[in-house]
Amino acid sequence: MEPIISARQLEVDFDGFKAIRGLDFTLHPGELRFLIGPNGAGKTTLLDVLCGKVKPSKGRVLFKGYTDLARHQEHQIAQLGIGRKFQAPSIFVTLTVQENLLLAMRQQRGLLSTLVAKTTAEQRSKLHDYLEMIGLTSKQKEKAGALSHGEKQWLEIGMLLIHEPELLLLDEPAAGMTDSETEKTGELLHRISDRQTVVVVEHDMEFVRRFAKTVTVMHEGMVLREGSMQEVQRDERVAEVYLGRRVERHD
Ligand SMILES: Nc1ncnc2c1ncn2[C@@H]1O[C@H](COP(=O)(O)OP(=O)(O)OP(=O)(O)O)[C@@H](O)[C@H]1O
Repeated sequence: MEPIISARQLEVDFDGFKAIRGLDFTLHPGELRFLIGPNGAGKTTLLDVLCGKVKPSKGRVLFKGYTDLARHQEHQIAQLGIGRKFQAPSIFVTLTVQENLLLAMRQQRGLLSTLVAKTTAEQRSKLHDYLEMIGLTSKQKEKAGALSHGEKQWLEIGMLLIHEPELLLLDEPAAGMTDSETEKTGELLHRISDRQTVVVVEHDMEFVRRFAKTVTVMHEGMVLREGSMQEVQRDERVAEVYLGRRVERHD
């Protein structure tokens, strides 16, 4: 299967400081990949490269085998089918949940026309599906500003999903959530990965343990280890850099 992302010898240079140094990273369609690693490992920078916010100084990053992302601007990359969610929600708090989703659905048109335009049967059905998916059907008529923190995050994820991106990039999607919201977010990620490819930067190891299929551990701008959470946890180098200590050996 053709990888959806294939990065080779990637390098990102911030005024002489290499945040990414010679990184190789491959992602296949339908994966739910968690990126972990200590602070400053380069996780966010990698997402920034994938969405076009940051340009690599060296190397190549191909989308679906042929599109070189380094040659495209952020808005073009969004149109190609890569959606990025940042930590702070950017929903319209005075609009209802439903209106926010409709707005996202018709974003290509002007703001005024998007609100007054009639919804087609197809759009209504799409709206219904995405409300179900993000678990906000019963809240669709509520103002987005009245939602809980977790619900706001799900709404924003819904607003990204409605564009049907092939690849979704999420930065700490469960940060600040209650235990029950965190659980629902993990389940949502699994539902999304049934249809789309998802990359999640995450610090909450409990969340990663519970929901990750494959984990990529980054360290100093490179990939240190890749595998299941069990494999990664057993790796001595990971324990050393990630937990900042040497694993005691008893042999
Ligand atoms: N715009 C920038 N200019 C200069 N240095 C930067 C810039 N962005 C990131 N860095 C540096 O690059 C390194 C990698 O940062 P990055 O945010 O990608 O790490 P991270 O793994 O996401 O860390 P964290 O888990 O703390 O968010 C850090 O040392 C950071 O200070």
